[in-house]
Amino acid sequence: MAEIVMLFVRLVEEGAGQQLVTCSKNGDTDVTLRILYCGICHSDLHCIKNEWTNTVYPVLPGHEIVGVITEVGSKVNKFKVGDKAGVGCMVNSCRSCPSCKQESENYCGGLILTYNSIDTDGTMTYGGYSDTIVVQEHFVVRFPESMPLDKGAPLLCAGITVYSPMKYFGLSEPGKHLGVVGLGGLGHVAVKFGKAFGMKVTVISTSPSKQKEATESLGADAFLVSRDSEQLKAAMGTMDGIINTVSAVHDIAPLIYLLKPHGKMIMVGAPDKPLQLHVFPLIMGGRILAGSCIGGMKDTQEMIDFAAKHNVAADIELVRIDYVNKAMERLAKGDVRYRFVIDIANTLIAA
Ligand SMILES: NC(=O)c1ccc[n+]([C@@H]2O[C@H](COP(=O)([O-])OP(=O)(O)OC[C@H]3O[C@@H](n4cnc5c(N)ncnc54)[C@H](O)[C@@H]3O)[C@@H](O)[C@H]2O)c1
Ligand SMILES: [Zn+2]
Ligand SMILES: [Zn+2]
Repeated sequence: MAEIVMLFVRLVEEGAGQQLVTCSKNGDTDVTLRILYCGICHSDLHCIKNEWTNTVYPVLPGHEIVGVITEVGSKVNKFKVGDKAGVGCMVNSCRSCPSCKQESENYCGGLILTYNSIDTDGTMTYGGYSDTIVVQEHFVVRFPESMPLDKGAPLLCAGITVYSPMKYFGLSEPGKHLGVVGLGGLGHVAVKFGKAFGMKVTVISTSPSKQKEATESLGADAFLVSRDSEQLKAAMGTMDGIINTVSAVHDIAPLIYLLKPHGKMIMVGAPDKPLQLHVFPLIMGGRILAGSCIGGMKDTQEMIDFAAKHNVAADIELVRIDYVNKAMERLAKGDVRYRFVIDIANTLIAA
């Protein structure tokens, strides 16, 4: 069960100005979290604007949730009251299909997302721009002691979304060359994981203004301006893999040519419109185009433990809850370095 106990937040578009008050009991295998921080993912923006055409209003986004546990059910054994914990993009799955059995709950046909999903009891799920959430313990991760709660929150979606395909597609090996397209919330975390894995990392971005921060602050080894065909030509055939995080329609053919033979481009960005692709860049060089959706719960725990060990966390701008509409406007323009995180505990006053 993932429901909001109380919410007082203005939302963009049709949800604006609504107050949702729902009550959810903490079941035997559930934990209740008092939410402290919640990141703002570009998926939240796609969803509130109904860009994927599946939004059920009023929608309450937020799937990068960090909080403190205030209640545990009688059968909960992973957590106790007072523990710091995180909730990402999913709150339930069937637990019995082949994907669930292989700890890939993210690919379960019965997956229930943290918000804008129909829960097992037929009610809608509501996300983390709120003060409390009740979640089945299997879908809650332990937050390592050394992980900052605010900067760690974005790892629960942005972090696992890049970590999982890097592991799955063999793009986490030292010495390999990783390209990261789009230097936003997901992209900047991909750079940090790539460096933590000991890889050579090249950022590919439309914004030359990001070059200095990509190489100096985030630790990237190189930077390519994707609109500069000379730069792209010089880097053709050099990359083992590319994580593509771009949120809008763009031309991927020149990016695929950056891959070595048998190199892989993994699409994690989710534009609302179809991309066009001539297949020649794939055929020539036997290159692979794939997609990936968040990651399973075991991998999410592994990711956050790895991140804590290697000092990987997001670069954030901490904002008040009443800044959320402004934050959405700025996110739409790419005006954030690199993730907004809402300071829920100090700025959301429950009615
Ligand atoms: N696959 C998954 O499981 C998963 C999980 C989380 C987010 N997402 C999706 O990933 C995308 C990125 O999310 P984010 O939170 O990092 O967003 P973000 O806004 O922080 O970053 C997106 C980046 O794409 C760049 N960009 C936007 N339009 C572009 C264009 N036309 N050409 C080139 N670059 C462009 C932006 O400058 C920015 O750097 C979104 O579509 C989001 O919905 C997917
Ligand atoms: Zn997300
Ligand atoms: Zn399943």
